[in-house]
Amino acid sequence: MADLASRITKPEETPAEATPATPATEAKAEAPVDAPTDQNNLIENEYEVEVKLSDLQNDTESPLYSVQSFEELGLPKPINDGLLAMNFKKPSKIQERALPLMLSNPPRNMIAQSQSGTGKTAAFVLTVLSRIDLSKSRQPQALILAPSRELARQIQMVVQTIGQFCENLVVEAAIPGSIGRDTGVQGSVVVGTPGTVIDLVRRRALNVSGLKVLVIDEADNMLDQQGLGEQCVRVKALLPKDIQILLFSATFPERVMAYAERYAPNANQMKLKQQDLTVKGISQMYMDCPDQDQKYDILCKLYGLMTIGSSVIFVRTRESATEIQKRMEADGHKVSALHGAHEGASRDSLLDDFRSGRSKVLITTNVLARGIDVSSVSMVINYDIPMKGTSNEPDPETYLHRIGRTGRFGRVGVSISFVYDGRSFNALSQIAEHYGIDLIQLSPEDWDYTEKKVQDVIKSTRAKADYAPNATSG
Ligand SMILES: Nc1ncnc2c1ncn2[C@@H]1O[C@H](COP(=O)(O)OP(=O)(O)OP(=O)(O)O)[C@@H](O)[C@H]1O
Repeated sequence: MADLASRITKPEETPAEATPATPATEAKAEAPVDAPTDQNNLIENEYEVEVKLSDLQNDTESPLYSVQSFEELGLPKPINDGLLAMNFKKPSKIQERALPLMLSNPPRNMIAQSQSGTGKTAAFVLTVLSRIDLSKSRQPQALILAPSRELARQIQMVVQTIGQFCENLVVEAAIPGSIGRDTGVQGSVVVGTPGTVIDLVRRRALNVSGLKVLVIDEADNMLDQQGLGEQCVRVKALLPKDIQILLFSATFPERVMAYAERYAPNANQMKLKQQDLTVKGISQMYMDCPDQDQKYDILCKLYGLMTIGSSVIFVRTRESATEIQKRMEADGHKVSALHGAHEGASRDSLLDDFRSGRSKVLITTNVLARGIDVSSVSMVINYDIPMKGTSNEPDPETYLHRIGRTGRFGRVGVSISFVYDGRSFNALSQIAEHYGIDLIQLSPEDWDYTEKKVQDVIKSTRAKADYAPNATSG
């Protein structure tokens, strides 16, 4: 079993600039992590080194690297206009490489892997928008499946935003409560969760006969037989046989990959090497807590000390999410908790509040571990180390997706995983070993160091980026 001690970086060995591996992330900057940036004007501050997103996109090692512009990819003008409106200047690697393969004719299936926050959504949305016939705007032609209502809504928003100049484009969500009993699904693009989609097809409220593209986002999770796999098989059985299938995720563990290849036969594939899975801009740390009882106090202390942008705290159960929320609120912190026990509308408004910055701290379960894109998130806390079910087995994929809620598209962020006993320590060690990553140790005995460490990392590694406005907010 791996020993976390062999994977940690001792405080004194960790210069603030040591974390990033690419030159592009070695910049020093003072601005807060969620400050707006301007692509033409470097932000003025006391540090002299500046990095812009364009630098990352010229760094061949970066997942944001590309050779071409969107124009050179030959997309229809209304789509290019949409990208321009979003301030997307150049494609990321996955966008540049996967798009020509997905758009070639006859259509071929695709299994595509790329790190969290590298623009997979736009990659499949551009394909969907290029494939649909807008003169048949009320006929469902593309179906996009996601594991949660939040992610489905977010993707719906991305389709609408990139497609804002595509005349007659109608995008509908197929999530619990979104489609009235009497009205069928009318959109040419349908974004939904598998259970609701099956229900709609059964009730003849969703006509699937004209579907040309099926996208499954977070595909390893969606096809996993322990989870939503069975539902996705049932959806596929209802669809036209020659439909183009596109599977996307940041992780494709081997046991799911073989299955994915059967689900999307003869697919073109873009896979990452194990050592390339983690995002360089995320500084991964862990907090060595003396025991479970002190975890909560340490969490509060952390929040008391840090002036962080937005942050997400991941816990194992709904009950602990609610309990931590209550305790933090009683201690004067303003936090929100979102989990599966809340009904749909309140989940939507909680996430909208978090996206807009009205609430800055979100306590949640694995329901939001995947896909959610809120660019201002600068810190992720694994209050509980992710485990597979109730077993003693750590869940490296969920770890990667959780920490990937920060460090989106060239931004930097910090993740802090709490360990307090042999089990949590071993679980985190195995996750670190799995990805070959070094974790920086934080100690509750040394708050000065902890505060400095977190703030330094954020400042010193902040990549100055000409970020697009967060297309999915609201
Ligand atoms: N070419 C681009 N230029 C600038 N910003 C982009 C570009 N492509 C995507 N983005 C932005 O990058 C952010 C992350 O994109 P996205 O949510 O698609 O990541 P992802 O790869 O799907 O991540 P995850 O694995 O977490 O689901 C979004 O805010 C998106 O608007």
